[in-house]
Amino acid sequence: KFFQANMRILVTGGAGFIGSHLVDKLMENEKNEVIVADNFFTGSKDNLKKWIGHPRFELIRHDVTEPLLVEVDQIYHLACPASPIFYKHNPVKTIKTNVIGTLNMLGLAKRVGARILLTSTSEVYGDPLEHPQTEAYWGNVNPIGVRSCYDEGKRVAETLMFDYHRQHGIEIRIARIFNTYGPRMNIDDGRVVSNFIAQAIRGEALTVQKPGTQTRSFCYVADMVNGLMKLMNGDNTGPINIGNPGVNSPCWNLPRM
Ligand SMILES: O=c1ccn([C@@H]2O[C@H](COP(=O)(O)OP(=O)(O)O[C@H]3OC[C@@H](O)[C@H](O)[C@H]3O)[C@@H](O)[C@H]2O)c(=O)[nH]1
Repeated sequence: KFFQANMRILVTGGAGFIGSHLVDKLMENEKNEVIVADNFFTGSKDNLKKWIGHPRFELIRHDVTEPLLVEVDQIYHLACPASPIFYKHNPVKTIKTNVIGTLNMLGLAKRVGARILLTSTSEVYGDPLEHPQTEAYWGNVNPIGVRSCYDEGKRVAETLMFDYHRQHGIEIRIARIFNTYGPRMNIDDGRVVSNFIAQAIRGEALTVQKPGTQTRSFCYVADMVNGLMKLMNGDNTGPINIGNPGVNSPCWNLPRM
């Protein structure tokens, strides 16, 4: 080895919107070696082009529903389509990604003794009956709706994380991600911020969906990445809301917009 990495980090979904910003930040530290596993369903090599060929960086085309054997110290497990139009496109695949994908990554964490961070979602709160949602709230989730493949998939993923922690002593971290925006969102991502910006630039009407009274907490991608790294390297297991007021994350309650 002609460089001295003291931490090898796997990022699943590292070619995606949040994942690629996380990789940029991790690569800034010369002590880190970063491995990205991505199936490029919604992610793109373009997001990582500045790292391709770098001696501390590796990119693997890999679908997390298949086992992965690598030696790593930390796993940021982000892989899953996150925009409703994409996760509803193939709901069976979405739930497999969340359940089998998380099982595979937990199996890897157990084998190599790595700490693993799951990116869960504000959608675990379902159609919440409390506003704003803190981590103490258990949610109001429809198990058979069109969003369930994602909502329930992430809920099972959280359960698996805690069961591996209790049963096998795996070091786990869970982040509940709120609606995140910033550079490298796909123009056709379908989420409200990119839709409204693209529509405004094209001079089109903004598509406000019914009932029009729904609320969201929005988080800028750089703040999200800081929150994820702080969670991974701190002592709190989570779940922690990032981008929304929470009981477990007093310092990461970013302003509501
Ligand atoms: O063009 C649009 C798009 C969306 N919307 C509305 O804006 C709100 C936000 O919708 P988005 O499609 O941006 O996504 P959501 O907030 O429902 O979920 C998102 O946020 C949390 C993340 O963890 C999830 O991965 C992501 O699905 C919804 O109420 C939706 O109906 C519009 O009014 N117009």
